[in-house]
Amino acid sequence: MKTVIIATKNKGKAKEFESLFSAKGYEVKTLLDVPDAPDVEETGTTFEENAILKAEAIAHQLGHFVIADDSGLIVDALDGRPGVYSARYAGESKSDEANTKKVLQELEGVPEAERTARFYCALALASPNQETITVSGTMEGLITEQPSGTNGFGYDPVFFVKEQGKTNAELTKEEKNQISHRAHALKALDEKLGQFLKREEGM
Ligand SMILES: O=P(O)(O)OP(=O)(O)OP(=O)(O)OC[C@H]1O[C@@H](n2cnc3c(O)ncnc32)[C@H](O)[C@@H]1O
Ligand SMILES: [Mg+2]
Repeated sequence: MKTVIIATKNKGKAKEFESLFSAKGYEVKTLLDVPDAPDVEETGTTFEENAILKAEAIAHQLGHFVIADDSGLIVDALDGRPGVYSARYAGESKSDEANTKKVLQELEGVPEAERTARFYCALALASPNQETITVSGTMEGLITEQPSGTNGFGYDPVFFVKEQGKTNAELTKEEKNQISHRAHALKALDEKLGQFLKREEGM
């Protein structure tokens, strides 16, 4: 089976990539399988910049092509926060619960119509041999007043998807993987990935 390396240490992302890529006949490895993988500092001001930083650092370290994901939640009533700070919004402990709680607190008293938000995912495909490629995907929703559901990760329990009438954490993995920002980004990467791998094999 072909293997693709995803430069992430996030278990929730890893699970989603495993199921998204198994549908394409790829096995996924992540940095959770690489004990000495460095923590790449996410110093960029955009999701794309951070995805590139992570992908290029790990591709260089492993001497192999990799995909990195930088993603987050953009809340309109919070001027786009937590944005690129989504993972560490409530501090460096990177607690999903604390981050979610902080967003709910900041939105206290904000009416439903103004609780619009979107998830954004930038993917970077990098190799020691080729120019880095980036793509992105989004998913629209509303921030609920309380968490609901136990599937998924991060802000999923407070992210309500109108079309499904459920939060992301109430969707099955399969359902979320049809409509998520990550799935849309991966779709955009699809055509480019084939070309990239062909060039990679020729090198
Ligand atoms: O950098 P890596 O190692 O990939 O892992 P990370 O958790 O630090 O990932 P990011 O820097 O991209 O931060 C993204 C944060 O945005 C949130 N997030 C991203 N995608 C999400 C999703 O599908 N559902 C819920 N929350 C999501 C979640 O809290 C993540 O920690
Ligand atoms: Mg991160």
